[in-house]
Amino acid sequence: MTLEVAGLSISARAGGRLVPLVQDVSFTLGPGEAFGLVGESGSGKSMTALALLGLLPRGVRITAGSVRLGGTELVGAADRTLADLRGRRIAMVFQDPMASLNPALPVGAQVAEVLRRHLGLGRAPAARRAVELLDAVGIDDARRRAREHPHTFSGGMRQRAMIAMALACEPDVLIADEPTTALDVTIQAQILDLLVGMQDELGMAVLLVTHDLGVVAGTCHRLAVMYAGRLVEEGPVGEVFDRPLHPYTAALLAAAPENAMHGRRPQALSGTVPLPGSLPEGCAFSPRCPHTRADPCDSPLAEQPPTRSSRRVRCARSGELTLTGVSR
Ligand SMILES: Nc1ncnc2c1ncn2[C@@H]1O[C@H](COP(=O)(O)OP(=O)(O)OP(=O)(O)O)[C@@H](O)[C@H]1O
Repeated sequence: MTLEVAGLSISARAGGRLVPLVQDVSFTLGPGEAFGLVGESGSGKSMTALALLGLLPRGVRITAGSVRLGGTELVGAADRTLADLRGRRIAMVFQDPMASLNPALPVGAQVAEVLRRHLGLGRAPAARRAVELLDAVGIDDARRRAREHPHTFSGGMRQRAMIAMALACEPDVLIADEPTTALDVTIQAQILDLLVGMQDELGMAVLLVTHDLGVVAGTCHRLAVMYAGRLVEEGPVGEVFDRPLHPYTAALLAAAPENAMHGRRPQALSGTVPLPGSLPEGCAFSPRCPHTRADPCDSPLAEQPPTRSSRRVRCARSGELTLTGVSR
């Protein structure tokens, strides 16, 4: 089932006016595809992910665009329709599993509840299937652990339990927002391996939201880079890493710790993402960009035509720049 996001814009209401947080974001996630959404903190990744599920916080809303899942429009859909799709067709894993797990209920009962609600399984089959799922995501002694409460689980184990819950209904699309950021490096790698393995097995599409290009390198087929609420570049992971077309992508790659493996010292990216509501007139990255020229960078720019069918970039100078990437 394909997820198509077209012209998505999101704004927050602040002091009587609407402040744009995300502007004109479009991408397509095909069945079985792993797609990375990358950018620094504050670039709008989480808002984009939450909007896909109809879970934007209070005071934040979609102002334009469309989100279609297998042809069904989700923008403006009734709460009931969205609630039914969440969990069954499209599921989400967050950075902090405790925010999604109920501290008062045994973990197995929580997974079983999803199965009962969405698939209509009876009490005993749901409990059995919950244990199978906990086992499948690598929780040892799953039958016993299913009866325990989330606080007895380590961070990595809670994340596994949440993945089991997300996968319970074999969703077509899994949205994972910084699923490993809170975990230490070894556990991170285990959780990512688990996600990739499950994705292969179930043929699910995965949208992986992360600030970490290293995470995308090992897991995703394609990626989109987000800056100040807009997508600035999109393409297959290998191509983008080898030859980035946007200076922001090149800067993120140069800053990645993985550079050390290639004998290069990571180059920290100076400055921060501009705040919503105070974006510069032209390209939002231009104040931090080493390639900025008043003309054309100060004039409002539209999406550039793709250089190759699989690539998109939003940089007025991309045609004249040759940027350095990293080989994976
Ligand atoms: N509830 C809210 N109301 C208004 N603005 C918000 C709200 N939540 C976040 N924002 C703003 O929206 C912008 C985008 O935030 P978002 O969380 O999507 O970024 P992000 O790229 O996911 O960063 P992070 O990795 O830190 O979550 C930020 O400027 C943030 O301050």
